[in-house]
Amino acid sequence: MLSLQTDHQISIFDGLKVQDLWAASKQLGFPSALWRLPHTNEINLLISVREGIRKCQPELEKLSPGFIISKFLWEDEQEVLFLEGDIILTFAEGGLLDNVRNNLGEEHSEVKRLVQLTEDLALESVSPSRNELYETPNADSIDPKTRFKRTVELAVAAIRQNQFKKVVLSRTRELSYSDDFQPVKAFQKLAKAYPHAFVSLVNLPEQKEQWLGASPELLTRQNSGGAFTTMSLAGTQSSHDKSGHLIPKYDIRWGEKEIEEHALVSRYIVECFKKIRLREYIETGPRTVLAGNLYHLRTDFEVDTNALNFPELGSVMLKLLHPTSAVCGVPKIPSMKFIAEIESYDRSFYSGFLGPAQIGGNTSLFVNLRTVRFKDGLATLFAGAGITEDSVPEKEWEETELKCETLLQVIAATF
Ligand SMILES: C=C(O[C@@H]1C=C(C(=O)O)C=C[C@H]1O)C(=O)O
Repeated sequence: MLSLQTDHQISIFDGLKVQDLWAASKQLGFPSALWRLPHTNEINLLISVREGIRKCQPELEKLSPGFIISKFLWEDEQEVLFLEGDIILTFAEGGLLDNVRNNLGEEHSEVKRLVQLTEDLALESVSPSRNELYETPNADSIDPKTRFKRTVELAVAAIRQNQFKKVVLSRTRELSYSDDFQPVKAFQKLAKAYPHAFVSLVNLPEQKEQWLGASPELLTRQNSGGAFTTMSLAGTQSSHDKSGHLIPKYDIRWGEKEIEEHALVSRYIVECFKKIRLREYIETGPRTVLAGNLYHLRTDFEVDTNALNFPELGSVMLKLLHPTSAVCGVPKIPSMKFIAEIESYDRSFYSGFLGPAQIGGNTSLFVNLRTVRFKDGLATLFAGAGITEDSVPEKEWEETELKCETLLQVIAATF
């Protein structure tokens, strides 16, 4: 449960639907974010009633309530995008408005404009749209599978030459969508299908992009009770057998490659704690966890920041952790350089981080994985896989296919 700051009184937002509010915010050019935290039913909608998005240092404990989103390429002293939480609405399961935090007041002209447009759009949206995605022809001279497998071969060769131990290589898959495609509907389907994931939709008007995702990976969480949490998530296999049945967790066996790949990420996190001489963490795992159509190996790390009198641990660890070796590699610098040279596109917000900051005293940032960017009629899915010395290119390709399927299985279906 989210801790709520205000009791719900009668408000001008009563009766408004998430999809109409989303459409109105988008039309007005207001940055906005919609999210559902893992293992909760509440849907949160944040609307920044202003043009443009603030940039800030992620000094998490000093922030006002808002939503953070950062690109993969983010270094220590750089700023991240911060969507100011002017209006934060919480909806219970079934879409009923549960809580309103409106910093601007109901008389604010932009708030009134937002509500008016939402009501107008609600009257217009009578015919349910068909949410469909279509394959686009491959414009490249070389097919994506051959290209990706080639990059894996090059990575394995670089590892054998001791350039680095592990690198996470990614690829994109592009689909087109029609004008009436509603990412909010896709968000709602994802939220239902993946209770364990952080499901989010972010509208970035300046970039003219919307990012939808169902991330299984927490980067940092600091809650109002002082608990800091992070996790190592690496090692992947399909959760379903060839006939489409869910394989029970106790039947899952992990190979040496996955165990080593996972251990590299856990070791990386422990090294980050060591850098700040922090020994008082509790490590649990590795365990097998379900993430949609996949199983992963996961180890959790927890620290009581109150006991250590270390309230800024979340900010300190964010800078040390990102990008973890679950999305970049070991060691960080040469693997990052390899990614920049070999991947033929900009990762942008994929494998960056995002999440609500200082809402009810809690900040939860997730790695932006299992994600799709909607821009100019093109839906771009991003998926990566950890490459080690023992990687088999065909298997790594299949892993990225399965990762794309996590979203496609749910959102590509006709409504
Ligand atoms: C890179 C991705 O996922 C990451 C890589 C994993 C792996 O290599 O086994 C598993 C989980 C994530 O940490 C992705 O989903 O794109």
